[in-house]
Amino acid sequence: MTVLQTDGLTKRFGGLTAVDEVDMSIDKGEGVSLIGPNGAGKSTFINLVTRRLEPSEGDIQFNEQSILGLDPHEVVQRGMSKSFQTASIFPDLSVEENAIIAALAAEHGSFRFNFLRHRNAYPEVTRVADEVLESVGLYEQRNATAKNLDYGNKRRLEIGIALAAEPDMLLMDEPTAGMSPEETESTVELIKEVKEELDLTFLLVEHDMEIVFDISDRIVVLNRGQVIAQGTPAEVQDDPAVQDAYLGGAEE
Ligand SMILES: Nc1ncnc2c1ncn2[C@@H]1O[C@H](COP(=O)(O)OP(=O)(O)OP(=O)(O)O)[C@@H](O)[C@H]1O
Repeated sequence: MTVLQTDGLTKRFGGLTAVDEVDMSIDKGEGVSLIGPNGAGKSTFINLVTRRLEPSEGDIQFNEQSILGLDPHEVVQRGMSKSFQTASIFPDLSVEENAIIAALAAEHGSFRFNFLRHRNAYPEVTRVADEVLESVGLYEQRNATAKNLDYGNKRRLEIGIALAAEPDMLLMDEPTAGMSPEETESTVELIKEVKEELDLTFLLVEHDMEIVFDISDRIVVLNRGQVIAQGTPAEVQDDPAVQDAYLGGAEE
């Protein structure tokens, strides 16, 4: 099944075409990375897909339905979750409460202020929350207050919060930005683990090629808004057009 598909997706800012007729599709269970030199159009593409920017032309289908016309929160409700860039953790709540809120918010479509009091009425939600904490390695620490977690575990909790919504696709924008090499390694391992365990579909934007090559089933390369190459890590690595794009970018 195709989870995400764009057809002729285009975004112009005045005379500049930031995303230029991009056709991209992601199948269920596939981990795809979007790479390209600075200014290639990666952030613009993500903002189009999450409906934070209106396309100039083209269509976006999520779970085989067009999402043009939807608001960003409606896209989230349809099952597209974004991790890592927003501060999604409630610092004074426990690890488990954070996961429960995320699972409940997905279940009910919106945040309900008093729902922690009613959580026993939602055994299914607690089950999802605990499973997610298990898969990100935080189950043992489920009663800890979120703000007391160390940096690496906070990032684990952020992934857990994104996963608790049981997304059909997870978007990750530079998930390891600002991390130490050790934290980066453990986050990459974690993403690989949850991908395996949950058959996770993801779209990753990442500058660090080592991570991209390690983690991706497929890589799509953008340059000046256009897809100039795509394929497995090995195929993309050997593609002269990709090497040119990066060298060209470095010379500018
Ligand atoms: N709101 C905007 N108004 C005008 N131009 C924009 C806007 N957003 C992006 N651009 C331009 O569109 C092009 C693509 O930018 P974008 O940020 O999508 O690239 P990127 O691949 O994410 O780059 P980076 O890797 O540096 O984050 C750039 O030339 C940028 O200056």
